[in-house]
Amino acid sequence: MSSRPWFPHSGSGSTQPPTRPSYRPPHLRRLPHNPVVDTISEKLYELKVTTPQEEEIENAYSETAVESTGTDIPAAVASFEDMGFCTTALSDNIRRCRYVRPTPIQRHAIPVAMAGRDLMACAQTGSGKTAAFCFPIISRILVDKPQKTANNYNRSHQRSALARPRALILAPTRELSSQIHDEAKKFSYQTGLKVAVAYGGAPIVPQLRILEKGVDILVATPGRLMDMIERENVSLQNIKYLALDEADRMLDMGFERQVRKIVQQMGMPQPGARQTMLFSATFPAQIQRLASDFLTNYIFITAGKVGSSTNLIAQKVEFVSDMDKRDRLVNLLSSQDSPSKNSLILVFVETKRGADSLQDWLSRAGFPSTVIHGDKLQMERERALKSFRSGRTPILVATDVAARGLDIPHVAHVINFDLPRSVDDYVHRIGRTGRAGQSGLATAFFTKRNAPLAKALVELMQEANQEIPTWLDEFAKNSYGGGGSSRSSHYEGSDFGGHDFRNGSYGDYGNDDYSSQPADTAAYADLYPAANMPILNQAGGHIAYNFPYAANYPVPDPHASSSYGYGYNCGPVVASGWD
Ligand SMILES: Nc1ncnc2c1ncn2[C@@H]1O[C@H](COP(=O)(O)OP(=O)(O)OP(=O)(O)O)[C@@H](O)[C@H]1O
Repeated sequence: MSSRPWFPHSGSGSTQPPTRPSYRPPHLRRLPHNPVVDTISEKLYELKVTTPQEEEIENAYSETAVESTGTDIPAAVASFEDMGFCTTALSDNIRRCRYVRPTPIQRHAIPVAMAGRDLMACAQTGSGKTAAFCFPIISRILVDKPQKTANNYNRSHQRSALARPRALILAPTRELSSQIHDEAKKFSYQTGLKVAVAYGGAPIVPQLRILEKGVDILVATPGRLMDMIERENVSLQNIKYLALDEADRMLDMGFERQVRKIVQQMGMPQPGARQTMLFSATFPAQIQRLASDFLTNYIFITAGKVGSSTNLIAQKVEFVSDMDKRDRLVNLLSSQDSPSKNSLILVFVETKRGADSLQDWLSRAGFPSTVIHGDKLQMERERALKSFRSGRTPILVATDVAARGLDIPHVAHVINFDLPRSVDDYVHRIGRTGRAGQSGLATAFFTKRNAPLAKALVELMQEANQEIPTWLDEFAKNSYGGGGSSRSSHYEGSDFGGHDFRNGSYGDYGNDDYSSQPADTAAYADLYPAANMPILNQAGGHIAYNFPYAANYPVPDPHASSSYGYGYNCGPVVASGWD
């Protein structure tokens, strides 16, 4: 739905194969403000749209338990009409999106945000979190007084203008930023608000040219935003609304230092003077603790169990040897309805090299496929996603760069060719299917090397009422920390996987997506009680542990996601302590 063409400015929704000879980032494509074009686009949208039916949404989420904690919690609201949005334009856009009824997280989070309260919200993948933060931002900005400068920028600097957005939405990957940008533009269509995007991998100057025209809502990846702030192209002084999508990832070790700097040291108003909203499908308690620095008197909402997958996804786990994986994949791809436009298949692998190699092999075996990972040029990444979305290549081989947030209609099957290290990453990966009330299938290839994940996987599958193979149960019982909850214990620092992370190809958030900053020591406060924290220096592929107690503590892997030595998710968080 994020890509449907009623909104003429959306750059990522074309169903055409990528035949364009020269690359232009989505936000630079022609933006016709032509009422005739708009009407035609809207008609096309009416014809083409295949949104989930109201009953599907209703059935899918009717049993979702929602828990809110905090003080003076605004009551949930059951319909968009009663949310108190200040403009009919927003309501019209919601209608155009064919959102008939709010999802549970929207019912609970939107009233909280509309009341101006800070918010930490955790809801299952595909359950509509983007709208839950976009709608209140749009509505509340419109109620605020207009900014003094006509276009909320000023030319105080000769070389370029200083943009002063009023809302900032941070996201971890370029593709997700671009998707949120498209969504926010759709939602604010004809409201007069200006929405812009800034992410790395694309030339900065064209992005600045857009910002110079004024921006109300800026969607950005941290790296590119910092660049712009440091170059004095963007000021955060006017930020009144801050949203962190995939907030646990944004405060994970790869990003925390940058995000903290942006939020606390670059002129943004302090908590209390701005409204802050954090959203994710997973929220480890340690990350909640870090995040609480950004919030004031906030309300904590969970829709469904924290970090659990949705019951809409049927999960299967197969025991295979590394050598048999490819054969097994081919069997899988051949045994079901052939991958097609309406039945896309997403295959996750661990490394960039592995992704290239598997995609090449699949293509040669006659399976139309494409590949996305952090070493690809941005142009190639966008092209791959388009080709996948359109069904031209209905198989996408991907690293974790595609694991979070991407909303691609018709992904019917997610295959974890390589399982991730953390169950949180597994939750996000499989969450690319089974979205907005639709059902989906997820298959994982489990090898001996995945033993440390067994316990967490079993817990997760049990929570989602999935059938657990006996052999997996055995692995869970015999694996690390048997008997305890592996979702609150660690398996990092073990001999898991035998990966050498100095090769730089382990884990993948790519260039600007995932900051190459050394691990932020503050994130380890719990695990490393000593004041001296580990400094992981990857220069030249050499790892240095500048930490006197390194021998005594498990060493976190800066490439592995959620790879705190102390665990990645505390399971169904009872929303106390950090709420
Ligand atoms: N109220 C609604 N009615 C129908 N569809 C909706 C509604 N809200 C959102 N959607 C659709 O549901 C899909 C998933 O929404 P979204 O991408 O915001 O999920 P999410 O919770 O952010 O997922 P993730 O955790 O993977 O980032 C989108 O296609 C969106 O357009």
